[in-house]
Amino acid sequence: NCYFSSKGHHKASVFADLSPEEMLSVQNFLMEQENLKLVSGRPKSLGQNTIFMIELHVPKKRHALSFLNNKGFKPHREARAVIFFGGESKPFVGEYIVGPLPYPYYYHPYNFKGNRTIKFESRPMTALEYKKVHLKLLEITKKAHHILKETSGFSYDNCTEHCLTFTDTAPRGLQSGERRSWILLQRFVEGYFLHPIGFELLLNHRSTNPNHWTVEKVWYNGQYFDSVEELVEKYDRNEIKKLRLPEYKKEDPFSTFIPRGKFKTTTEIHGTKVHEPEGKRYKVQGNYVEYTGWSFAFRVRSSSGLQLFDIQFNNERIAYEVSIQEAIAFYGGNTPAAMQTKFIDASWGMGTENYELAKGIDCPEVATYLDIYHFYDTDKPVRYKNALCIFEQPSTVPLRRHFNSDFKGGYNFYAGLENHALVIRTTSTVYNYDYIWDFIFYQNGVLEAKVHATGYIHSTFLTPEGLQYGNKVYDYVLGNMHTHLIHYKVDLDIAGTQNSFETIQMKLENITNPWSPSHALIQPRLQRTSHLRERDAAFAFGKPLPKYLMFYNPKKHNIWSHNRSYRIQFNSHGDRVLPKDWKEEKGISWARYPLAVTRYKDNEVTSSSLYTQNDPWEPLVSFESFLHNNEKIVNEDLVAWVTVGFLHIPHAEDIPNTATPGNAVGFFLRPFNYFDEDPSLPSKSVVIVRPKNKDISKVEIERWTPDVIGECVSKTPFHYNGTYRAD
Ligand SMILES: Cn1cnc(CC=O)c1
Ligand SMILES: [Ca+2]
Ligand SMILES: [Ca+2]
Ligand SMILES: [Cu+2]
Repeated sequence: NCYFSSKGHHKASVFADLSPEEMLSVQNFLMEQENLKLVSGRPKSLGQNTIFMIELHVPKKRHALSFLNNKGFKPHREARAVIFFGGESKPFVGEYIVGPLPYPYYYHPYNFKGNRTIKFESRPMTALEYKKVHLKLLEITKKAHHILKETSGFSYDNCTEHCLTFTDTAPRGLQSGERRSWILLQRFVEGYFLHPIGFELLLNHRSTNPNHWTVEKVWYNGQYFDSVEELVEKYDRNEIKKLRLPEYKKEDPFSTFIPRGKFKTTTEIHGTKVHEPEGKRYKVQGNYVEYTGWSFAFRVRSSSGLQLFDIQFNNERIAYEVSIQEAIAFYGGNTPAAMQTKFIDASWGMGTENYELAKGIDCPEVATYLDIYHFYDTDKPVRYKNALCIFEQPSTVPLRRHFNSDFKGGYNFYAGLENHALVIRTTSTVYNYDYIWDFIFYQNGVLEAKVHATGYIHSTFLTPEGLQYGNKVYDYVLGNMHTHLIHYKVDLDIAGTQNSFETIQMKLENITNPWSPSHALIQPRLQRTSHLRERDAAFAFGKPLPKYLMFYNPKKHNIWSHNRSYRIQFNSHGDRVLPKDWKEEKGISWARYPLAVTRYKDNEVTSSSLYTQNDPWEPLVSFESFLHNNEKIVNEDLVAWVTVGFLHIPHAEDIPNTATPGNAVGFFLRPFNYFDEDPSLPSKSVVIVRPKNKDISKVEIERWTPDVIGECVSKTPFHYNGTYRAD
């Protein structure tokens, strides 16, 4: 009873991101609302009312489910719009629900829990604000031109070839309502993230009028000053430690990808490739995907990125939603910018930073590449070309195999099944870092969520004390230690929405050996623990997390009378980043728990928000509040909130980039008595070989795919054009 329309899948379309046309119709509708006093076109001033973001507002779960389950109408299509009211006497941010699409006629405020207003200071940065910061830095650095030039050979103002650039850090202050950022200067060369020059400043940019912005502190070569003027005076009077960085040599490629050195065995031909000898074995229809037993819908949120919905295996829903919620990197260091850096990336538009994927490098050549549209810090929808890819990958290790020896130099049979899996992938380049986001669907009902970290490390100027916070990775450059944590929402619906949660551990029992009572016997036995309330199922970092974390339907059983269950299995070495309730920690209270299980709530949609980075102290969305009522979680609609991550102590091999091997974390959702047997059994890729008539020189091959496989990968040369703004 589902059908495909030309644009996609009828059911999955409730989760489809807004089309550019829909974004424009929301924009036009809002522009017509005189009371919003919106400026048209790109804003010129921070003191104007502007639309910052327009994206899909996902319908409430019960409405979507009743439509998906053929019990109700298709919910209205609605948009969520974020408006910066910079033009008001007390500026603020407003969020609105606009609908119905494609021809909206209503809008109403979107209320966060507690009807909190959104502080203007907590808003994400925009291109306009960065432009104003740049202009301010020109003004500021003009006064210190000679210091910058003598220090680095580069300058910020009045430069042509030898220019400086900057990285701003966050949070922007020490308490709610502030907007003052530590900014560090770097030589603007390829890989500038690795070129700090030992100059940092604290810019207060809270006012909507940049003329009121002030420099509150300057840090130069390990010394603090209250103003640029103080630095200049003391520098000119030779009262401070001056820094003379070695001259920048263009030929020194350390921060670039240019190959150097030699392998023992090196060749200049292509490596192994993914190839589809007989075509694709998966189906993509709009935002709907089918592969083996699997089907799901997807979208990409502008804040946090990939979101999967209605994940089914053999037409049974396993999860309503599996999605990325947040990614953070909290740093330690000795310079003020380093010690201030606690990046919370959804506020940096992590979901929009999915730039063009390179065929054959970021995804296989044969992958399906899809465009994504975002309306984020713009005045028109922006197309992110080839920003999402879907492909089937061979894992090169069998899904299962057995060689059945006859222990006489021969065999009774050999059988094996290739392990193919479907991958849906986007990337987020959040300034220096590149995250590669994968959801991987295996044929045996296992779903893996995985993130690889790569890209440039966030480095700062090396001071002697700096080595307590990382490693020297180049002359004057410290790779600062930090912890990456990623948060996922996993709304499993195991055989329906009424689920319970238990953990299973191994306990050693010491019993009398029944067949030799004079002996004791120690063996493992199962220890099951039911977790009845949210607090019992919030596992804090620092305590061992039980190995078997089971979500099950207490009323549904497999053929062997076991509860139909799915298990979450971690692949993570994440740990706590700050003490509980410590200032910024309030903004990331989800990061207290590798796993927390809550009862589903319509108003607990996300664990973070666009506003966490710039106001982590009084966060608009506080995950901890989801647990406050400590609800019963027995036979209820449950949501698992999963935190994975790793401690990153940068080292020489992070130059030029952090490499993906060893830097991947995530989790598996694995069936556990959910099926009656391995659900990959329908796969026709299995091969069984038997000796023919017991004659070991002859074989009988039983297979269900063609005997001969085709050839070739691609005949077109590599092409790429990372431009994504047409203007
Ligand atoms: C500037 N910035 C914000 N987030 C990042 C990546 C993570 O460290 C960089
Ligand atoms: Ca609750
Ligand atoms: Ca659920
Ligand atoms: Cu890192």
